[in-house]
Amino acid sequence: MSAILMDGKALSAKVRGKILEETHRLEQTGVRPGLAVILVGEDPASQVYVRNKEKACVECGFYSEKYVLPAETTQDELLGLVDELNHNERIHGILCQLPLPKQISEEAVIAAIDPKKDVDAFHPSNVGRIMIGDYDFLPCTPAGVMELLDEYGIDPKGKRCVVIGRSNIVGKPMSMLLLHRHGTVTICHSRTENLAEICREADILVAAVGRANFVTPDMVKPGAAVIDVGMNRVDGKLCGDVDPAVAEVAGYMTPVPGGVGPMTITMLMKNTLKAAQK
Ligand SMILES: Nc1nc2c(c(=O)[nH]1)N[C@@H](CN(C=O)c1ccc(C(=O)N[C@@H](CCC(=O)O)C(=O)O)cc1)CN2
Repeated sequence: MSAILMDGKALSAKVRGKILEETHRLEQTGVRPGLAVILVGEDPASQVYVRNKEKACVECGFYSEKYVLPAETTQDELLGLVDELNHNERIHGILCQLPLPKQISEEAVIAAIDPKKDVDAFHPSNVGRIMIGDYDFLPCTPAGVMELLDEYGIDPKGKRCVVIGRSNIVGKPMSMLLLHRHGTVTICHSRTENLAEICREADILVAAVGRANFVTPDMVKPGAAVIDVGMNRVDGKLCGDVDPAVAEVAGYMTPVPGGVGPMTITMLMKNTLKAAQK
């Protein structure tokens, strides 16, 4: 068997086209979606992601502002900028690229963003709203995974779903979105016993571990949909959390690059459009 590759690049292009149409419609009412992106420090991967977010804004017809701050920026300085942006009427969405330098508390910065402009959906009030299923914004990576599943006709309803990883950004919200769609969800992590056995039960397996090639073919049920959220660099080369050999067992699989990554940025655009429409 060779898995069908779930093309996040193609789906992104399609969704961004629809967002551009919506942007034009919104502009008729005098509103142009605006996104502010803050980057602190010089992490090379973050620089790439921020550049890609700027490009996505252009593709979607958005107004954007980029703030690049030095690595030694203090928390108060960053909070000051967030406060300014909270009050800037041209800006509907604010995001601070993670990770932040050690002297800055990510929690404090996230909590300072106006929840109505929190297009990453990381603010505690937005996280709480996702838990109860009454939300405006979905976190971008899990939302991108759900769009990919829908595009390929993979319905979580009644299916065994296993998420490896319990981060606030991916693992926890991912589990919640699958649960909202009536999946039977198990969250696994570094202390999980019999991990391979649990993974082998999954019809939908999401790997968000942060370890290159962690999911091997023996951990996958034949025909399963395997979603790779990993973004690891090994000898300068980008690779996911899923061993490419899994393609011989899985029914569907997301590639890295070109799978979930591009969808993450497209979902950010979708959230920004929604913030502007509100
Ligand atoms: N404020 C945020 N910080 C971070 C987030 C986030 O959603 N909000 N997620 C990640 C990084 N990230 C977005 O910011 C992100 C990672 C990867 C990609 C992507 O398109 N990857 C490409 C490959 C790109 C490359 O060559 O390096 C792919 O998979 O095809 C997009 C966004 C942590 N920080």
